[in-house]
Amino acid sequence: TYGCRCYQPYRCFHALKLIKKDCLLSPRVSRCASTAAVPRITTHYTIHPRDKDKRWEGVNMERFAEEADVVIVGAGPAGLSAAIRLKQLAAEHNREVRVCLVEKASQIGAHTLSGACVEPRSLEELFPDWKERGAPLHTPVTEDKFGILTETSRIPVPILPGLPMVNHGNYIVRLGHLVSWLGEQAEALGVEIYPGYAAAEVLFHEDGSVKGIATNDVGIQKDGAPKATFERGLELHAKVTVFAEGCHGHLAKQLYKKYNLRENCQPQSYGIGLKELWTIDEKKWKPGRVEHTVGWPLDRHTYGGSFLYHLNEREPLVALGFVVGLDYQNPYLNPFREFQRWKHHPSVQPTLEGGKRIAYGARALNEGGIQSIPKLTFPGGLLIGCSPGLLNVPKIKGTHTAMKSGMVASEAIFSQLINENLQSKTIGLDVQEYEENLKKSWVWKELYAVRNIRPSCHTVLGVYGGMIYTGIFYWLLRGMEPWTLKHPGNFIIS
Ligand SMILES: Cc1cc2nc3c(=O)[nH]c(=O)nc-3n(C[C@H](O)[C@H](O)[C@H](O)COP(=O)(O)OP(=O)(O)OC[C@H]3O[C@@H](n4cnc5c(N)ncnc54)[C@H](O)[C@@H]3O)c2cc1C
Repeated sequence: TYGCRCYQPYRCFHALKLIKKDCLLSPRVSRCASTAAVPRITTHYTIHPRDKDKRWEGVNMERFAEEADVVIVGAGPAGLSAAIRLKQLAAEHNREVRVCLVEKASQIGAHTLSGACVEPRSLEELFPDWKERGAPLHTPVTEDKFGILTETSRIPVPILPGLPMVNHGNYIVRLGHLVSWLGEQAEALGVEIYPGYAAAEVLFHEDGSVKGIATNDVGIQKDGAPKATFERGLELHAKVTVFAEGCHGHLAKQLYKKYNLRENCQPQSYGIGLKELWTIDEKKWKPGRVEHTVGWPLDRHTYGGSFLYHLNEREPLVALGFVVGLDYQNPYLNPFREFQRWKHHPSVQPTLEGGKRIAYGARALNEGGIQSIPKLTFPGGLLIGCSPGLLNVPKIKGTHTAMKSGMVASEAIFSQLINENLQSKTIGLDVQEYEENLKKSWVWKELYAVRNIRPSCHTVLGVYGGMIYTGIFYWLLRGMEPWTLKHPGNFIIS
């Protein structure tokens, strides 16, 4: 594509400046310049320290600091539920608790991307009166379909009660709207929300415990030099910092290393979820219908499948998407292209014909399940939601588990905050009860029950082996089988 004559030119990430004899992929032909001298692909100060950069001499690097009781990073379902539960408990006990929440999206819910068919269990626990409060859950599931696709046809699969694919009792939602609504509830309870601020750095006390976070600096040129408008980020200090960044958060990755949190779990594995929102012809619109497929265009060794949900939002809307496990074996597979092919399947295309795509996005999902959950607590902080990987993989549902983990965390934090006899070894509080309590909750039971489904897709039968395993062992034993399968050939994304 760029003149690099290696075998996979479009895959070559080093093809901007080419010189002879330097191609990573094909040493016999031209090689990329990048191997000769590493180009400056980032100007970030973590890679190019500012104290060694003359352009930063004399720039005021002092940061303004705020003190809170609890700081939460990320306003997704997990972070917001944690914030709300803390404020609810404070109100019940007539205590003052300062809760600050930073969210990198410019508006709460703006970065949320999900199917989404949600289980309302956690919402019911958080706000038993959610209907009266006007939570945007307008579409109860009325029809559930599951099928295996071949290139030209669709084989219907019966959904037996108790299988992960059962969706009766769930709601099809626009998750961004639900998150935005949770944001309003949090604000009404007194949570201080800072949208548009990314937590860029974890701060530590001298005793090694987490002190809080710092938000990103602004006013920096592309080449890493300060602009005249340069402004330092803000420090937010807290007794406990809650990390609710979602899947593969960059601060969580630092914490894994610092506290060795992944010591006793399997490496995490990932999938990519692609999603689109369409307005379709009203005649084809079936509000409440949920459809899932596996099979074509993916081969049996590629984990993944599709979803298509008909929403009831005053206009004929459908949310559709495709999830592909990133452990696929064919290096030429392109998840986005597979999604496009799936849309042309004879059982899918008629729904979309005459319609219009109005939104789209993609996001990573954790697929490691309970085997890959790290230690959740450390001095001064803890991890909730999809950050540590609490997604129910075969259901592709993590909103309810994320919310519940936030609630359990807040209950444990609150009891430490009000404990006058508490003797903490570190300045940042180590809320170990959160992990203990989560392990006793329905979240852990649910994740444990489905733990073998994803790894069972790694036999010669591939995804169909997983379906057979689900039909026999999961359906009969509901996760009580006395073994736990490992993820074979697990790879690590650092
Ligand atoms: C394609 C797809 C389909 C899905 N379908 C369903 C479904 O049907 N049902 C279901 O229940 N679940 C579904 N999920 C999963 C669901 O979206 C997640 O489980 C859920 O959103 C997890 O919530 P969370 O709060 O942990 O993380 P997130 O929702 O990811 O929220 C994290 C938030 O933190 C913010 N953030 C991250 N880093 C920082 C930082 N450094 N500073 C400030 N803010 C930060 C992000 O902007 C984001 O708003 C799906 C996911 C995908 C990708």
